[in-house]
Amino acid sequence: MNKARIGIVGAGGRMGRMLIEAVLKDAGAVLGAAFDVPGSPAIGSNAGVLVGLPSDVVVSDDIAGGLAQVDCLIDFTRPEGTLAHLELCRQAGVGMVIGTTGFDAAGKAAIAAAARDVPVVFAANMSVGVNLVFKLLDTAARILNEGYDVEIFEAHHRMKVDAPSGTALRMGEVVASALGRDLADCAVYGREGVTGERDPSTIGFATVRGGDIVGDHTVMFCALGERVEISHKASSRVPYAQGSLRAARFIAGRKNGLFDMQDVLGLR
Ligand SMILES: NC(=O)C1=CN([C@@H]2O[C@H](COP(=O)(O)OP(=O)(O)OC[C@H]3O[C@@H](n4cnc5c(N)ncnc54)[C@H](O)[C@@H]3O)[C@@H](O)[C@H]2O)C=CC1
Ligand SMILES: O=C(O)C1=N[C@H](C(=O)O)C[C@H](O)C1
Repeated sequence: MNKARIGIVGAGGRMGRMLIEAVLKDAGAVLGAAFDVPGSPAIGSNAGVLVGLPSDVVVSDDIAGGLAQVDCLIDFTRPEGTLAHLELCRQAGVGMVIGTTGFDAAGKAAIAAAARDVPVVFAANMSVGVNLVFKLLDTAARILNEGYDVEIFEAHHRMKVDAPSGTALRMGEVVASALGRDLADCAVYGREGVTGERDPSTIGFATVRGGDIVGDHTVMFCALGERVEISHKASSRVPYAQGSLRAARFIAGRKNGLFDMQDVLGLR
């Protein structure tokens, strides 16, 4: 069996280094190429040295040139970078696993359009645990569909640049959809001052940033007399990297299509 040749972009980042390590340790995959932005300290480094493992791949900023070495590009960078990489992958016929968060509606539409030509897995959270939580939230919201206020809390490390997290937003979408609401119409992002009483149709978000918190998410269903909380806490980025490799295997051999981790994990 041919090993999947994986490319990683954002190689010098927290997820990039975690992914390099995961690929180098995976018997079914090879690291085909590693990329980062021009000016990144990772450029010119041996990718293995970044994670303390042997490798002959050098981190490059020539993504267009390097795509010939890969079957799937895994991208955990920033929305503007991901969209540029997506166009290169589309031209080269290379599938993508996109973990980047913080896209606006136009960015999401661009991903959906590119997926008509190449296979793409796009998910705000690649961990099995969080994807189970999405299912639990759908069930909880359908049962707790009257008299329960929905509030979503998330906490991440001080380096995170987008808020609320992509995962928290997805949790909000899952709950809103189960309740027959549109998140765009009912989300409340933070509260300050004299807010008035809570509107029961809203879904509230609260964000904490600090230190090295890997990723905490809690959805609260609060009624008079009881409260249900569904939580996930990440203590390592390994589940995100392992999920990404599962996603890369999932799109191998597919011609095109837009998928998420519910598809990859068979949770639909
Ligand atoms: N879907 C999931 O399971 C997860 C998603 N993420 C998301 O992945 C993204 C990256 O997270 P981290 O690795 O913690 O960030 P990081 O800041 O540690 O790494 C980002 C990497 O992308 C590169 N980069 C920055 N701007 C770029 C651009 N315009 N074009 C190309 N490359 C660029 C940086 O040089 C760096 O190597 C974030 O959007 C984060 O929310 C993070 C963890 C899990
Ligand atoms: O930036 C991070 O670290 C994370 N980002 C993703 C998100 O925005 O949901 C996933 C995970 O929570 C870690």
